[in-house]
Amino acid sequence: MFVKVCGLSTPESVRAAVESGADAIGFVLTRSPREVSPDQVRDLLTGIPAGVAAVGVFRDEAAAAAVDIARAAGLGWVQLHGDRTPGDIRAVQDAGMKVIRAITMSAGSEEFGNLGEDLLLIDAAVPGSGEAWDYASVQAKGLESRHWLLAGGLDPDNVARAAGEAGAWGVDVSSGVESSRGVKDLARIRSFVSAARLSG
Ligand SMILES: O=C(O)c1ccccc1NCC(=O)[C@H](O)[C@H](O)COP(=O)(O)O
Repeated sequence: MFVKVCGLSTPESVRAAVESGADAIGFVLTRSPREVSPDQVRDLLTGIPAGVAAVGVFRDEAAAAAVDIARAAGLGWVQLHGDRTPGDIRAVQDAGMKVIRAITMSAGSEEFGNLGEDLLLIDAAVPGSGEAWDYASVQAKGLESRHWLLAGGLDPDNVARAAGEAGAWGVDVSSGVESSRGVKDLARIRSFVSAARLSG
């Protein structure tokens, strides 16, 4: 099970995620209570092993702008929320970065298609809201052969059941490992990664 912990903003939370075995860590570089600057991200990445995917999260920024900001932050991955085209995905990949394309469960069937992204993320209606949804309903979307992440309302107590119901390849969390909006809880980060790992 691939595990991503998102919305990190302190060295302690980055260390907790990496030391507990997260495959990917995410930094919100768009308007949000979790927003960090490219300079902050550069500092937070100091000493992070090369095998950990470091992801910049963007909502409606143009792909080219996301690439510029991610490059300034020293990131190798870009997560794009909002309406995206195959050209957007290619623009990021041509810049030497990998792409997570984020959609919501209510997206149209064409958005569930493969636009060339490295990973697809299927989220709640409002990203980063901690809102749960009917995870089993994604089984109808024909994603069995795809590399995709389940997100939205996951936490250490429900991640194993949710990933099983959805048949998820990987999981992503932010709100469920916080003590209050934007404040990560280190023990919950460790519990989440360990529960997700045990589930598959
Ligand atoms: O976290 C935010 O505030 C945010 C703002 C704008 C776009 C994306 C954002 N977050 C994305 C994520 O953190 C995850 O991909 C995912 O949505 C986490 O959801 P949850 O665990 O329900 O907080």
